[in-house]
Amino acid sequence: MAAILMTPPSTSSLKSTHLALPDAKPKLPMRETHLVRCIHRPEVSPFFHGAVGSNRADWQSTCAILSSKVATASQQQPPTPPHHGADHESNHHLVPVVNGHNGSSSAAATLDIVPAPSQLPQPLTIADLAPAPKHGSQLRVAYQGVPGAYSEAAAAKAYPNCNAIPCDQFEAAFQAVELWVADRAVLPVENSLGGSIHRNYDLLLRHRLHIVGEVQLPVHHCLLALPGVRKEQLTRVISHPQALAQCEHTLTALGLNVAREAFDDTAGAAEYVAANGLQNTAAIASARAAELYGMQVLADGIQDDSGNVTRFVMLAREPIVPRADRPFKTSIVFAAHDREGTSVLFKVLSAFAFRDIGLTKIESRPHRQRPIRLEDEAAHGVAAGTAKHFEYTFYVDFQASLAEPRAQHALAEVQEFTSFFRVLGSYPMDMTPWSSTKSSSSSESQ
Ligand SMILES: O=C(O)C(=O)C[C@]1(C(=O)O)C=C[C@@H](O)C=C1
Repeated sequence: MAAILMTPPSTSSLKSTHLALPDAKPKLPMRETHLVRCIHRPEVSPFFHGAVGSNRADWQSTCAILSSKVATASQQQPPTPPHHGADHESNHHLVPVVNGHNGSSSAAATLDIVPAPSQLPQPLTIADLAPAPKHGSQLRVAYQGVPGAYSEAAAAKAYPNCNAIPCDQFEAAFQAVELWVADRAVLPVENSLGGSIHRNYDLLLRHRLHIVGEVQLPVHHCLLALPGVRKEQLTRVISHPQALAQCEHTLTALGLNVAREAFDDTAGAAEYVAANGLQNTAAIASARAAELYGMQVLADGIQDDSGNVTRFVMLAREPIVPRADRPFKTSIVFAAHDREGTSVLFKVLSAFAFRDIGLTKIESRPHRQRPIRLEDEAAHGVAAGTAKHFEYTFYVDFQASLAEPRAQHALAEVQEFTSFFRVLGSYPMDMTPWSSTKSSSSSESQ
């Protein structure tokens, strides 16, 4: 079976992986956290089942190429010592930096994370295949940002007691799971004030991870400045674009009509102000970020609406088994079949409506392969030129489990109208009260 042939690098062998770290410089002098950095390589790992364009032959030749490169590299280079004095072998909370060589070829970049060769290929063990470590080792959960980011809190809510792994970009979090550096990723997809986080919708499609759960996190923003700084001294507020959007009106109401600048994540913005001693700059971030980076809270609860909630999805290499004994949600993505014309969305939505299945979210993104469709004037029967339509990929979340026949029938019908269709995941809904930080029903049922 193909699944058995898709042998991933084992987690145990990754522990002894030699990672090339020379280019990995922290963005800021103060940052001690080891981020997983994004590497540049083909869209999907050749290691995994279902990878784009992967089949047994592709996979075998890719492995042969990689192993020959690893052998050559290991003959040429002595092992590089870990950066920043980090002991990757002994400290499980320190995460090796997966380094993206600037402008490097994809093969060279991939080499960074290929385990050092042992004498012979190691046989897979049950532990390598287990979806989640149950005892002894902590689940490693990738998130985007640095400690103190809301995504870190979401990872902790989704997987209490996990080992949260900071990543510099969303893409790096996807790759960390695909390459077995992490077991799960927890990534934001939408906020009740700021709307959808489009980048993650696009990445869900480009990668082959499965949604195995969701968490909804109330987001309570603070305005942070260096100790002793007054509001009147500020000429700039920096934060994640979503956080800036969520606090737009409150900032104005506070008299802060100052420059607003985007930063990678909220906690990273706080860290930046602290590390550079910026008296004129405030950051929007969490109270935990204030504690971690020694910042003063100038204003508390500055989000424009007290019910500010961000929804995160939990991602894994394997799907979970859908159940029908608890509230489940299913996420799908599809593109319309040409022959269906503009009525396709109505037809798809009807498939759910007729079965009394509620939709919780619909999102459209430009169709990647064919963003524009030209419609000949003949179609209109007049010489009026060529109509240019934007083509979309639609993402729909509906309230039913894949285990339910009504959902299966609805999806069978949807596939009649679509040229492309994929189930992103069927997973338990987050039913925890927002005041609670403990996860219950949102946690994976495996
Ligand atoms: O910057 C952070 O702290 C994040 O975790 C990212 C993020 C996001 O991407 O929306 C998460 C939650 C908040 O909505 C603001 C920012």
